[in-house]
Parts: sequence; C-alpha cells; structure tokens
Amino acid sequence: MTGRTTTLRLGTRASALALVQARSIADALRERGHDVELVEITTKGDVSRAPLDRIGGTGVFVTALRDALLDRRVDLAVHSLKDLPTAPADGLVVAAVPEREDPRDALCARDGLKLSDLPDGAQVGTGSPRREAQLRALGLGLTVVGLRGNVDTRLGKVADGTLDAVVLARAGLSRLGRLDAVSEVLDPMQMLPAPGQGALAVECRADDDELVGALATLDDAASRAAVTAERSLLAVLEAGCTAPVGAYAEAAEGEDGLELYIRAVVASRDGTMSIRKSATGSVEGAERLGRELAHELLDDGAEAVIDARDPAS
Ligand SMILES: NCc1[nH]cc(CCC(=O)O)c1CC(=O)O
Repeated sequence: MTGRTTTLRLGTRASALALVQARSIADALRERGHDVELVEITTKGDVSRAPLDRIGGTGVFVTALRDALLDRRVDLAVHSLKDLPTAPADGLVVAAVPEREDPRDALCARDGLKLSDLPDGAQVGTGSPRREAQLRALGLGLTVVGLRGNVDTRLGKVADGTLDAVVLARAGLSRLGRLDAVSEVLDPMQMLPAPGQGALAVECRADDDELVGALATLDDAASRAAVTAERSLLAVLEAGCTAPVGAYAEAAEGEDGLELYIRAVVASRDGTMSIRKSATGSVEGAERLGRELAHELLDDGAEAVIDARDPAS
C-alpha cells in the first residue's frame, strides 16, 4: 500500500474528451486503493478558436497542465499522447502509457457514406495538415475544409449539412460514446494516424518516487513501445509541430518474441508528394527503430515534402 496520506490531485483539461480520459485513469488508481480528485485546468487551446498551427500547435493543450504539475497544484496529469510535444519536459516524466485504443482515423460522413462513395468535390472537414495531405493524396477530388473545435462541434457540421464529412480519431469517438457517427474506419494504407494517436500519457514529477511507482502499474509495455517508435520518428522529422507526418507501430508476436512493425508517411499538404516506408524491429529497440525509419524517409527527400507550401497560402 501507499504511504501517501493525501488525495492525489489529477490535472485535466475540461473538455468532454479530456474528462472521460481523466476519469478512466482516476478510476484505475482508485481500484488500486488511492484517493483521487480531478482538477480542471483551462489551456490556451481551449480558450482560443484560432487554427492550432497559428497558436503554437497542439502543445498549447499541454503547457498549462505541465505548469500546474511543476507548481505543485496537481500531482499527475492525463494527456492525449499525440498532443504531447516530443521534447521531454524538465522535471517531469511520462510514468504510464496505458493500453492504447484503436489508433486509426475515422470518416464520419453524411448518410453513412464511405470514402469511395463521396462525390467529386465533396467537402471534408479537418484541421490537421496530416489528414489534409493524405486525403488530397487519395486523388478522389475531395475538397478539404479547415475545421477546429471539440468533437461535438465537428460532428455537428455534418449533421447540419455544412460538410459532407469530417475525419476524427476513432479513439476519441469511442471514449465519448460516439462511434455511431463513424461511417468508415480508415485503412492505414490510405490514412496513417498521428504518432501517439489513441494513447494516453500520464505525467507526474520525476522526483515523486512513490507516485512514479504507483503509475507504473498502469503502464502497458506494448503500447509504450509502439508510441515510443512513432514519437522518435516524429522527433527526427518534425520541422514544425504540425508536420504532415503519419506513423503507426504495431507490436506482434514474431519469431524472436514481441516485434514492432512500423509504417510511416510524410506528405505535402497539397497531396501531390508523399513518401511511405515501413520497418520491423525489436520492442527493446523501439526508439532506434523510429529514428532509423525517419532517416530513411529523409534520405528519400522527406524534407522537401514536409516543407512544400501549404496550398492555401
Ligand atoms: N488534436 C485533438 C485530439 N487529441 C486527441 C484526440 C483524440 C483521442 C486520441 O487520439 O487519443 C483528438 C481529437 C481528434 O484528433 O479527433
């Protein structure tokens, strides 16, 4: 049992998705005998409606939570792992990556339409350069429309007829009980998810030995290895924090034990250029596997693809 007598303060954003994610971690800790209270923290990303790449990328969701950890206003914080910048934060540690949800992206289209059913010129909403690039690269004549806001707002654009479809992370829809809105889970051959998509990161102060130990019981080794490979790839490639990079690593039993299979794509936002590569390696070598695949992409010209001009600007 823990020698800690106080309640663990768990910091979370106040969005519906963040709260569901935070509650799942709070429940898992309570099952292990801890007292937990949620502390809602407002981030710049929640207040501003500006496009994410203008206000500093997805890191804006994370900074306020990290400040609360470092200021000891909270003891642990739950993040969507894909929103966590690849650079480690001084004094903090990702003490748990719990078992990951299905990381694929989902098409939520009107009338249950699949990608291949969408008419030429169909309006598809996404604020993600990665999704935009891969949607355009399909060559289906889709019109990609910029979009921000929470999951309900985005789904509302399809429900009210403003858009033909939106693309969202399946994991977020699942956690919010909105899988009913999904018309097609996108095949990674067509749409590779963001590094870390579908996984959570539970962060705490690195010197809080007792809590680091307690959180380690929530960690899932296969999920951690997969996201480690995806994020080390991103860290090498990342020119800016909204780089159009997709990566998906899967752990599977191979001849020599658990193996990682990773696929990655870099694509220009206009969809005219894309490079895909894959590699296999050991779970223990996850970090190096991602890094090496990133260097192979760079050898094939990834830098020029990532730096290609945004078609809208
Ligand atoms: N960028 C926002 C964000 N951060 C995490 C998720 C979904 C949940 C996850 O990937 O774990 C979403 C929404 C989305 O991309 O549809």
